[in-house]
Amino acid sequence: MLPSRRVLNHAARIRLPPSRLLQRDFYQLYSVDQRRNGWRLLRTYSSSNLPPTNPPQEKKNQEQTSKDTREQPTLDKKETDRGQSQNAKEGAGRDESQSPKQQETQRGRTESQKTKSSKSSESDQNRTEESNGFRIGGFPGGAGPGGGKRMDFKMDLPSLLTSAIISYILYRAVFPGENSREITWQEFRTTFFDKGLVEKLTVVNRQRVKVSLHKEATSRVYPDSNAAGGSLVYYFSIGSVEAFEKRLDDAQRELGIPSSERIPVAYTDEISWLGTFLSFGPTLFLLGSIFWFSRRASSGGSQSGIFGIGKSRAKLFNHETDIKTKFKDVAGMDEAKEEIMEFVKFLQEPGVYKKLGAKIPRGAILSGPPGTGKTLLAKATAGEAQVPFFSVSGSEFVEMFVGVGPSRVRDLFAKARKNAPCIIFVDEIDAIGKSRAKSNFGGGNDERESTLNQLLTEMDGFNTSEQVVVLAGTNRPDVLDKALMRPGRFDRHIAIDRPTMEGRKQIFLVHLKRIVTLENLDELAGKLSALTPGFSGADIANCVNEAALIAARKIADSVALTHFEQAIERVIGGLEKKSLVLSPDEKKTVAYHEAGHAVCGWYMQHADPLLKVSIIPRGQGALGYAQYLPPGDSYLMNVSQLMDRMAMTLGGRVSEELHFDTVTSGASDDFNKVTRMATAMVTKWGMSKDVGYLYFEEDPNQLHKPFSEETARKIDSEVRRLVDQAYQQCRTLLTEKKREIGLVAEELLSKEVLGREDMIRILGKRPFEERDKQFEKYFQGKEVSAPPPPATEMPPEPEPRPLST
Ligand SMILES: Nc1ncnc2c1ncn2[C@@H]1O[C@H](COP(=O)(O)OP(=O)(O)OP(=O)(O)O)[C@@H](O)[C@H]1O
Repeated sequence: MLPSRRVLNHAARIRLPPSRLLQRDFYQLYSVDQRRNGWRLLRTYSSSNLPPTNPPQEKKNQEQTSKDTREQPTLDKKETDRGQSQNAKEGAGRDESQSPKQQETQRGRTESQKTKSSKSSESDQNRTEESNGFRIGGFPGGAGPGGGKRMDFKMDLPSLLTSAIISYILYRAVFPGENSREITWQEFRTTFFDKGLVEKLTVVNRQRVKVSLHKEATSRVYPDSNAAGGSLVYYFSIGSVEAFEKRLDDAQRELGIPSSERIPVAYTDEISWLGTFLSFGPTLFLLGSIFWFSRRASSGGSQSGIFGIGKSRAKLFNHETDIKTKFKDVAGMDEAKEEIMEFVKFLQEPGVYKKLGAKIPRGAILSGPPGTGKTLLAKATAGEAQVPFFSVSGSEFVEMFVGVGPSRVRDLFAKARKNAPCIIFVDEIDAIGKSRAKSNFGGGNDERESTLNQLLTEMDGFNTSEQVVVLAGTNRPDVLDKALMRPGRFDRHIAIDRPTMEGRKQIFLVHLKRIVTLENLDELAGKLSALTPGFSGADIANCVNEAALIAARKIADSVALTHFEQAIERVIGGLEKKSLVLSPDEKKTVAYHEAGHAVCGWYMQHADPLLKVSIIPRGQGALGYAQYLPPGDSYLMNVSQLMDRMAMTLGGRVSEELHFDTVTSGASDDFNKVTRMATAMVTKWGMSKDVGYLYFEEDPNQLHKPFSEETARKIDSEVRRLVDQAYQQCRTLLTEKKREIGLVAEELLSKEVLGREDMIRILGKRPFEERDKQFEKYFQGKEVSAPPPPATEMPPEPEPRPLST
């Protein structure tokens, strides 16, 4: 490769043959060299910031050069121009960012004989730099020295290789080989054929003819051309082979070439590798995509992807790094902790048990409503015992492929044995552990059953020396297969209920420690626990976090009680719907409806007294809500309480009847609740003399009712009687207190929200002693807002609990 000055001089020195064609050929040759050279110069310049020198040229050559330069990519042109202008300044304009020493070195390099080697070493250096960080670009952008930003692109090796290959393919597609040149038949004749330089012709793919030249003769005639060296191949296109042969024959005859010396013609078929590659393109693309997707899927975890389908999806938590949960983080379930402590001791000191010949329980089922801390307790057990913890959900065993479930169970236990001592926690075990007797109507799920069987087998398969404890969580212990619960498998059944008031306080304390608040923690936790009956641990965690978010939104320095109150309202009632604007008439109806509930609650001895009533729409479709003083943790309800509660629930509709000419659809949810309560009283709680002390299960899948037609009629009439009785009770009270309803409703219309203090101001103190002493303790005489009850507008209906089991 030659530096530009030498190429240009060289081009200027050659004696051009008379033929115009040849001139163009050489210009073309020169042009190619120049293009190459320009590229090299660009690299040289960009690597050393040394502009190329512009040699003196003949006018013709100058024209040609400028033409070639126009053909070059813009960047090359810019660089060449810049090189010229900089050269005119005799090096004064060399990049100022370069140190004098570097400039000196560069100058020396350009002028010395070692130009080539120094450039290659420079480009080596460049390459090394690129391969280290793959820095691409970095050209000075502006015209002035150093006048531009350097752009650094980081690329990894595969991307670089791919882009290099694609660029090369595209380049070759656009320039099908810089060492081949297409000529016309006339050019072929005048330049080569008539001069006797043609050695052989090869017809390629019946479309074009490749010209092979006599090297020696060509170099004699064209001493400075690349064509003689064989590095440049000429070819011309033909219409048809027959026409070409005839033309060639005619030409040879014309020149008087004897038939024995005629130019040999060969025929070949060449396959274009680009065409071949492109024809395989779609297939390669498809295979590549499959490979890539499979790699991507499996990169999410070694068990994913099509080949890992039978592998367990259990997540392994390392006790040293991942499990930070300890028993102190689990509040309000002391009995459950005590039960599970035994497993911790077994994992820590198995010898104590073995010495006495005691068999260690294999596992425990933790059952309870959602969010009560079953997973947390299992994690804390692993954290206390300092052992690895495998966590998996029951549903992860179930796949659409047969045999996957059992295979995953096997894999999970195999892994657990390798990591023993450890704990396996299967959440939502009912997904696989459902009773086989109750399997689906019309067939059942064989896959689920075989998964369960495998689980039973694996649990049986432990020997006493294997310290693998299996804990399982479920919200539905009643549907579990009996085989799971037998001794030797899940020997222990630990029920975790929603926390009591004291439990809630402890849980609040655990979570309050994580946020910034200036309140007295103990008192705050007490107040919040009084306001949140029925909350699970997860609800409490959510509520504390929500309060912190509200405080942050208000740019407060610390989380205050009001933030907690808003958070509780939000957790239970949902977001305030500020966008929902009611018409004045609708608003009035809602106000009188809610006032009806409120007055009932205030004057009925066994109903829950009102705490807050609002006509701001909230949550899903509730136009207003009334919130009652939580009755604390009540587990039993008597008939009077139930009747008062039903009457209070009907208070909204009765108030509408008393104050308006017509009634609205707003009470349908109240009727739903009243009907459910009355039905439960009759069919489950033995509170109807006519139906008697019977219990009828409500099962929507049951095709036949478990009672006779006559009993059905009795149930209907008893339910109706109870509801009518509640209605009468409510109507009597509200007719008497019609004025009070008006007062509350009007105040509500003007203020939108009324608190307990407002109610005391309007109606006077409630004529009964408050049932909830705990609440009184925390909120004596103070106005507070407390959570609205869920969508039911009432505290959650307590589950009927047997007095003894
Ligand atoms: N007793 C508790 N003490 C402290 N935090 C608790 C307690 N119970 C629940 N939480 C909080 O609630 C979150 C959710 O609890 P967890 O996932 O253990 O509930 P779960 O009973 O397993 O629920 P699910 O049945 O829906 O799986 C916990 O991460 C924790 O922040």
